[in-house]
Amino acid sequence: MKTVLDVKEVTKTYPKAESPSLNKVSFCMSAGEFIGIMGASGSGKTTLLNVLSTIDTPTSGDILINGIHLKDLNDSKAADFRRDNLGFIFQEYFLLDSLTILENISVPLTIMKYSPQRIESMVRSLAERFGIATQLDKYPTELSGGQRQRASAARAIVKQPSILFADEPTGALDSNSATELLKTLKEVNEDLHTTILMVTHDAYAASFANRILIFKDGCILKELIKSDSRHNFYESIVEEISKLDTQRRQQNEH
Ligand SMILES: Nc1ncnc2c1ncn2[C@@H]1O[C@H](COP(=O)(O)OP(=O)(O)OP(=O)(O)O)[C@@H](O)[C@H]1O
Repeated sequence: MKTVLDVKEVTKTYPKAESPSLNKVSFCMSAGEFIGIMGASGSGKTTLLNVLSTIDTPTSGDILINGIHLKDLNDSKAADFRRDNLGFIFQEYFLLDSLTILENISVPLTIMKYSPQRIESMVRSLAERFGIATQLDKYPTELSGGQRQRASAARAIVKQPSILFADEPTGALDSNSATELLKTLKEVNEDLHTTILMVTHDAYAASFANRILIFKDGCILKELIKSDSRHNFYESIVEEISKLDTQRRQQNEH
């Protein structure tokens, strides 16, 4: 399988910080993988996402996406690279309220100068998959939070990014909407081979991934690989996270 992301000994130390927020982190991601990034608050998840997505630069180490060294990109090239290769879903939806849902999802393809017919057919087919096909002529404020988040995910996926970065995508959703979104992300991962890297605190959300990297103090503490059912994977994630919580509590008591 083709390597999409290659992270080599990446360290990030913020100015004036006493210790690094990422400490020699290395891992690879193959095309079509779905990785979950977990870890307690302050373990370095956001810092990792920022350096992987060219929003920030590491202090040392190398990051390659599709063989391209991110350190070779200046600010303007990095912006073009993000636009052309990366997709983002955040806890907030960031839809444009003055555009319809169809227009919102179309934005990346309009920028890429696709023909209107092609744009409409790509958007409609993805909207179908995300269960928002009947909402395309509405404005974001007319949709529920779950529908807005699905529209936001469709907008990120429609341009077929090399990697989709999802930062707590279910954080603001009720449990039904979260499940709907996660199921669709999994489907997109399996059917369209979208490569997904998702940061989450939630073991249930993480169980939709195939591999979990658990961070502690800026390092990868543990890797969990899904071997059978999602339910069993969920149980092992919960077990691992509880173990870490217990250790942390014990350390704090001493
Ligand atoms: N801009 C910054 N300047 C200095 N220190 C920072 C900055 N951003 C993060 N840190 C520090 O880096 C460490 C890792 O932070 P980071 O936000 O990456 O963790 P996180 O795992 O995403 O936490 P959370 O789950 O709370 O979002 C923390 O100790 C944090 O205080």
